[in-house]
Amino acid sequence: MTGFPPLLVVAVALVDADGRVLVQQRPPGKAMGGLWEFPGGKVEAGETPEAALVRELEEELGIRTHASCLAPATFASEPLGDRHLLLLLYVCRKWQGVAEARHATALKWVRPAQLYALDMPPADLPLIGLLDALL
Ligand SMILES: Nc1nc2c([nH]c(=O)n2[C@H]2C[C@H](O)[C@@H](COP(=O)(O)OP(=O)(O)OP(=O)(O)O)O2)c(=O)[nH]1
Repeated sequence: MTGFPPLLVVAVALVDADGRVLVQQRPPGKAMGGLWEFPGGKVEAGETPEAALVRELEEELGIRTHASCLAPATFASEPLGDRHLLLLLYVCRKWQGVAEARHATALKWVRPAQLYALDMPPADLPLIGLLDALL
């Protein structure tokens, strides 16, 4: 059956002391290469969504945080190829370390209102308005 089981992906709006949000650019050659996305990735079998996000942040950015620092914000539900994507978006304001692009082509810190002008995956577009209002 199309869309089942859904592809469960967790992502996070890391918010710095100035209220800016971190986005990372997907490498060329990957699906949706060149688009800007929130850090995160697929939830693996046996993982909680929060544990997956803590793991992805360490792997992708070299920063450390804790499940208790991840506040659920909103989600997206979108077709993605032959799957159906459920993207859980968290907000995080507390972490240790300085984010560096270990997997992404580039990182940038942007004001929520600047997200509208970025090329982002289709699932992310409905998330921007909420972040803009929330942050
Ligand atoms: N991290 C992240 N992924 C997103 C966003 N929006 C969106 O559609 N996605 C999609 C892209 C991917 O299909 C999936 C995330 O999985 P992933 O980053 O672990 O996997 P990937 O496709 O980049 O690469 P791979 O690890 O499977 O090789 O969710 C977003 O804002 N952040």
